[in-house]
Amino acid sequence: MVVTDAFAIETKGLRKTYATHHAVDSLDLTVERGEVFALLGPNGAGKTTTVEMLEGYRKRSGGDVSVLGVDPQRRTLDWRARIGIVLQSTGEFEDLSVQEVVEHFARYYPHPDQPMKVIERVGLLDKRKDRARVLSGGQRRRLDVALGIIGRPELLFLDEPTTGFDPQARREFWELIRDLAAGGTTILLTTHYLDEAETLADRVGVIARGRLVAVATPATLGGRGTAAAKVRWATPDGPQEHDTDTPATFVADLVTRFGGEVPELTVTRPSLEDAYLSMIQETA
Ligand SMILES: Nc1ncnc2c1ncn2[C@@H]1O[C@H](COP(=O)(O)OP(=O)(O)OP(=O)(O)O)[C@@H](O)[C@H]1O
Repeated sequence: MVVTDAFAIETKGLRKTYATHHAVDSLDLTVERGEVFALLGPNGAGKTTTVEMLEGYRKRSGGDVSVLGVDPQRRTLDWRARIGIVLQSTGEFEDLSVQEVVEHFARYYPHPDQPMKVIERVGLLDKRKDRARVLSGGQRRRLDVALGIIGRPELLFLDEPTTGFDPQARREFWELIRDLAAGGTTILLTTHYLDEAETLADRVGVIARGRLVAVATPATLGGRGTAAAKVRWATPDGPQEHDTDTPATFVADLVTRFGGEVPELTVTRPSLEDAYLSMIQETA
């Protein structure tokens, strides 16, 4: 493959083999510039291995990779500065304050953001003087995110970014990601939270047993967009349900039949989780 920078990320036939185990197997993936792309897949599917090969932290066994136009195995400092990585906490800077850690990391980059601005963005302003060691799990993760974005990356890798966040922290984090995406940052994230993928991602890719089994928008994964809708309602005889491709027409008929409001009416289509789980079961 000729390495170009037409895409933020492009892989062709990417492979990683451990002894005889194919952890990543012939993976073809493209991520557009400015896109938010979520990699989904069960434990051990090969997500982290893939991401680490893209970051240049893990050597591939075969295939071609271009990340911002560069082969990650030939990475330069200049390339490295264009990429943000949110690592799992390293526990290296326990005795420094939040502010000191962020300021320390800012020095690694040629055009860093302002440390205080980043600390505020990740919601740690009131913790800026606290040592890293006293932060809670979720606060710690926010610090990891701060370190990932302090260099104002063009491309940000987030490996399970909101594990351990409380619901409010997750919502705030999602806002931050939307903000970064609106500013043109390309984002590749892995997550086990389907609602996170649905909220944030322009496209999702499902990895199972090292293979990319589907790539789609969250709304259309596994034929969700065109799947039959389930209409449920209540009658004096008990709950009723009906599957239909034309839910609006069906509901209109129900309204006529009831002469107005239909008790306990709901119309649902398969959730992203439904589509994902049936896809994973098919490949098991
Ligand atoms: N250094 C290694 N040596 C041998 N096997 C490894 C190594 N690292 C990962 N593997 C194996 O490769 C496979 C893919 O692992 P990987 O960590 O990429 O999965 P994942 O999709 O990120 O999983 P999770 O959702 O649990 O984080 C697993 O079967 C794992 O056991």
